[in-house]
Amino acid sequence: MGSGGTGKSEYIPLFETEKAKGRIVHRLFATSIFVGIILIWIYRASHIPRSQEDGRWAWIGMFGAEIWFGLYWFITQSVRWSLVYRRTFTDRLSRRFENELPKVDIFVCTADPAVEPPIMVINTVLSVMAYDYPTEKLSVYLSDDGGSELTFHALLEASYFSKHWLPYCKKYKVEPRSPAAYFESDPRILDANHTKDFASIKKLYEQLENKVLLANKLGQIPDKSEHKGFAMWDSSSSRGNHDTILQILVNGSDPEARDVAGCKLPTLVYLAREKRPEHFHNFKAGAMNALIRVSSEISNGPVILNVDCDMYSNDSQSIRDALCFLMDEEKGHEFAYVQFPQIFKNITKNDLYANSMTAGREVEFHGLDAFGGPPYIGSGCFQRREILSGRKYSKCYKIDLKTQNECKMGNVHELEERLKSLASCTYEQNTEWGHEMGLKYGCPVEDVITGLSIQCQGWKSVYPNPERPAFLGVAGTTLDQILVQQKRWSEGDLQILLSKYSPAWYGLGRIHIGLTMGYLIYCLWSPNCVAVLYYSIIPSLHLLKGIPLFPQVSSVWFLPFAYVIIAEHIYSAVEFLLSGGTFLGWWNEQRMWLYKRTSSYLLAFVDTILKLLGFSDLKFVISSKVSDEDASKRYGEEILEFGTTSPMFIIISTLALLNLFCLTGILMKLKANLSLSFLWETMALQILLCGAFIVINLPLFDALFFRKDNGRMPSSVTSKSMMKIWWWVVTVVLVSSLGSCFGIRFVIDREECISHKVEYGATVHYSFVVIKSDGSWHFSHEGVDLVVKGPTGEQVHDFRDKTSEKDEFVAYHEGVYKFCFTNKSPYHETIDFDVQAGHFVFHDEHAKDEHFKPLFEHISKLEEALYNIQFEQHWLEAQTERQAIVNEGMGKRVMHKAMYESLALIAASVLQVYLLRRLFDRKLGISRV
Ligand SMILES: O=c1ccn([C@@H]2O[C@H](COP(=O)(O)OP(=O)(O)O[C@H]3O[C@H](CO)[C@@H](O)[C@H](O)[C@H]3O)[C@@H](O)[C@H]2O)c(=O)[nH]1
Ligand SMILES: [Mn+2]
Repeated sequence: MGSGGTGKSEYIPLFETEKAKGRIVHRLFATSIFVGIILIWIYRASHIPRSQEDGRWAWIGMFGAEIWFGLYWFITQSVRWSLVYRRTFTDRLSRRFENELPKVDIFVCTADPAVEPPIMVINTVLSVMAYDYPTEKLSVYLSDDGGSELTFHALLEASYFSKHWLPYCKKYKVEPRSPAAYFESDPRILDANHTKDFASIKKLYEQLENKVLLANKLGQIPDKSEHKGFAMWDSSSSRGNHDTILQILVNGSDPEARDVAGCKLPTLVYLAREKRPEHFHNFKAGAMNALIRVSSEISNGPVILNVDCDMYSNDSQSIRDALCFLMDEEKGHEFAYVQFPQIFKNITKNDLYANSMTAGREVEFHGLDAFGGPPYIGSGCFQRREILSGRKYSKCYKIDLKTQNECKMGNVHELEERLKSLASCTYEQNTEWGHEMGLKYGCPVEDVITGLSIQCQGWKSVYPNPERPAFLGVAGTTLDQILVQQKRWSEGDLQILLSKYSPAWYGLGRIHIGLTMGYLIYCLWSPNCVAVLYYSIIPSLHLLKGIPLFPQVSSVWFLPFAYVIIAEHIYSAVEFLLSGGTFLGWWNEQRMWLYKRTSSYLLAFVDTILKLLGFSDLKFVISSKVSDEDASKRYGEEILEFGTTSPMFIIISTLALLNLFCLTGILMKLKANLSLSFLWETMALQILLCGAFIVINLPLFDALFFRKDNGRMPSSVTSKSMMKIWWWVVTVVLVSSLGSCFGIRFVIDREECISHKVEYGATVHYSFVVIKSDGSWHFSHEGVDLVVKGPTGEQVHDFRDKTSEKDEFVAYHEGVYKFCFTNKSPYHETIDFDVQAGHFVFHDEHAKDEHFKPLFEHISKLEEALYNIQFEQHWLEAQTERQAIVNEGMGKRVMHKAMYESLALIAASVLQVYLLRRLFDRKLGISRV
């Protein structure tokens, strides 16, 4: 390829596209997984338990979940089918178009000075003002939905500072051009002159920073002479109730607007659109649309860059990179927008909260790019103004970016007054804004739905992912922030699926089928919760009940399960590592995968349904970009941050505890009447699933029981989760296990002794009921005698002439206790006897680590409650039976038996409630450490 001429015949592209290699191997692998999935489905369909068998419905549910997982896996293959990578040639761009470069308008959005500190906002603004681009063609607009004078003040100060900062950046080719990030980066100093300039610019920045931080701290501004808009505020004005404030801080067309080196400054505009309580403002979409209109009258750049206030420009060449796509003569006119990845600066080594969305950034978006381009994800996106404003696609129409449109600004003050109406609350009434024009309204992910609608018109988009990140943002640093953000996204994406622009039907035929599937991955995020919740609850509960839901280890059907599970996990780990992650990072991502799906997605799913029914409004919780010192320290140490009471935490804790409970439950049974090899053979996958659940939740258990810092799980969450478990246990496990007897039943002639080995300190519960007398219709009313003796022969209890009794004692000696029954009647009697001991006492006092004690205490309390309940149930049942037999004699057996049984059931349930209530009352005290 030569350089030079621009003639059609020797067209030299401004960018090149490279296809990923090795896709054939991947496709073969994917096919093998698919075969595995089909086999799993076949197994499920052909092994459904018959209607009398245990676990039939659970099985059918498993089948449903696996159909979902399989289909979902299938759509995720679309974005892995073929990947493309883009490379730009900015040198060619300069050679060809340096004098015809289009104007670029940059929109920065902010919404709340408390969670988006003004100092961060102006660093972003300064970084984009300092792009390596002709300044007279650059305009920067700050939309302040927070209507904050602090933000305004900071911006004004930044505009003064920019007169020094911009020439400094250009002189020393500084990167990055956000001053805060630059000074933090320990910059390289070139020579003595640079040392001097560096010192003075650093001092200036520190002064700026001090001023802004001080104003923030005091909540007021020393000098308000330039604050025209805010000067109009009266006592009724507030951030949610004020007139449009539009102020052109730097007027690029003013010959006087120059930096200290004499170069022109980019235009800088502050806009706080009108806000009134009675008018819904449509969040960021509303702000963007106001910006589109206002800017069209000021600079009207044909290219718009949108960044969030926390995403500073990390590469001064990015505009040129983007223009390489948009200005390419051959393919450029197809592209509506250029979306850079969202990369975050504050990610810890192992990316505790999976903020990087590594697979999405390094794989999926490249896959989408092969099918028509990535979605618009809000920040770091270069758009063509015409298309964003609603221009329809047509093959023959080419937007010529080179055409220069000159805007005469005239008197700035008059202009400001005239344009204010463009940002008023009522301007959009009876217009297509928010529908056919501008960003779409009514969806919490205004960006994605807007991008999709643009792609559905026939436009493409493109995804450059340069080595040096083009933008760097601030990711959430607490679990709550992330889960709330994920809820907004998954809710928004699900709404897209149900909207007019649904990729599933509207998109069909309009966009590539691969792109449709790609969008579906995100649109179906939230419905995922159903299958994942099912998988994290049902198999574990059935493990506890002893009902297998997977094939036995020795069965051939075990193989497809093992293959799919192992291969997919290895695949995702390898993909993650190849995308630059660490192994621990992958592990953290698995945890987040679970937490998002079981909490954020669930709430999003429920909220969407409520919204469909008209019960819920559109919300937008702005992600906080700040956190307190303590919490940031823990974030740096990669310690999960809870600290707040959130319904999401209750859900994830409940699930974790439930699994812990199920696994310990089955292991306890192991001692009693179950062999390990048998358990493993029949329930290996359930054990592994439950075990994996526990292992991945270890940090959560730590936060629930052991941690003492402020980031631990609040005790109210702990106790609420316990209450949830209680509910599960009562309704699912116990009710279903009603009727299973633990005691023994024997017929006694004269005397009968039962021995039971008891450990020191154990509480022994025992009970007996004389069920019936042998042979005749005679029914003994005298009962039997019971003497309980300890290992040394001492008498513990002595009962005479009882038909039923229930008692307990604490074993002060270790050894064999004897329960001796004496029957004085001439008839044989059937006795139902039950004894429970030592199940819930952890003797291991030398389990030194005091951290484990509370956990064991919790488990053993829970267990104790369980056994108590089972014990009580047994007793009640035996009583019922006795009554039934008494009644038999009266000939009303059937009716009465039924009646007594239901009474016993109710009594048992009441008892359960009582016992567990008591248990948790005690627990509340314990967990408040
Ligand atoms: O009423 C509002 C609410 C938010 N914003 C701005 O919107 C941006 C995004 O808000 P943020 O809370 O940071 O949300 P994120 O989830 O981090 O943002 C991602 O997801 C959003 C959609 O949910 C997109 O709008 C963003 O561009 C995208 O980066 C920020 O600059 C806000 O200042 C407004 O201008 N007005
Ligand atoms: Mn953000």
